[in-house]
Amino acid sequence: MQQQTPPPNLPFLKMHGLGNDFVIIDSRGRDAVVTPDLAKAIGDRHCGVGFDQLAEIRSSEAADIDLDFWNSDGSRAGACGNATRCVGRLMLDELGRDEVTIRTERGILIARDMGDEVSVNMGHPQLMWDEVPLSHPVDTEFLPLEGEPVAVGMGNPHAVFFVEDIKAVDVPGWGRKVEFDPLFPQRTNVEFAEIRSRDEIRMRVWERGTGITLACGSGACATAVAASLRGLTDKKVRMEVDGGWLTLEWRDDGVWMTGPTQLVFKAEFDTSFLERV
Ligand SMILES: N[C@@H](CCC[C@H](N)C(=O)O)C(=O)O
Repeated sequence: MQQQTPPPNLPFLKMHGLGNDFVIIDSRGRDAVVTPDLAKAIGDRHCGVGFDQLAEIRSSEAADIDLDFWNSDGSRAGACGNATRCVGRLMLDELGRDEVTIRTERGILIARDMGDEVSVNMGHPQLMWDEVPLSHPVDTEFLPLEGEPVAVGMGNPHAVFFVEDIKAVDVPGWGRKVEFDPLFPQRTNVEFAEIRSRDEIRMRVWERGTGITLACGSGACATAVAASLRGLTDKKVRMEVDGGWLTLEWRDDGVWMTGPTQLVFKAEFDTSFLERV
């Protein structure tokens, strides 16, 4: 990918989906400007803006836009469901359509206007060990780790643990340990899920490269898939995360996720901040 120095007073937007918060930079019509160092500097909640993920919009030949994701530690993420819904909302409004296409590392995703909410088809889950990816062949439905999580790829890796009482789970302690387990060569996102009924799940997440977040869209998709694979729920569920509610449906054409989005503010970076990175 071609990269250029950010222009002076680079504009950006702050959005969130259920408290999963994002800085969005629109680089359409120029080369990408985000580097690992810039993502880290902007992601600093004290000296930068702070975000769970940074999304950079770029011109696309294959879809309405291309979209790249960065975690707050400066690492890249192949998928980010909630940022895709947020940017989907921007594009739906800008183009005045009820459906837009967004190309991510995951492939071309569809975002659909649902009135107050946005739905995204996050694609088919990746259920083979090398697709997740894992470091060696194992049964992805019962990983050989304490708690036997399910491994699901959604364009990024997830390990989903089913627990009796989510309030009793040490999410940062357990999450960090699993994120760095050698079974996951690219590290992993970690979800803890309590099944409330065949159509309702409570989920908390530890995100790779970021830590605890109030919601994780790809993690919600992975959790819905894992619960259905284990026969614990139907294919359509409501999921309560720390920041609110999502609806997930595993259909023949992929996993659809629906929920709210919010634009918080539009601003620009001071040039002196950009120059110090
Ligand atoms: N918040 C996201 C997931 C972000 C990416 C993740 N931390 C990773 O490194 O894979 C979502 O809404 O999906």
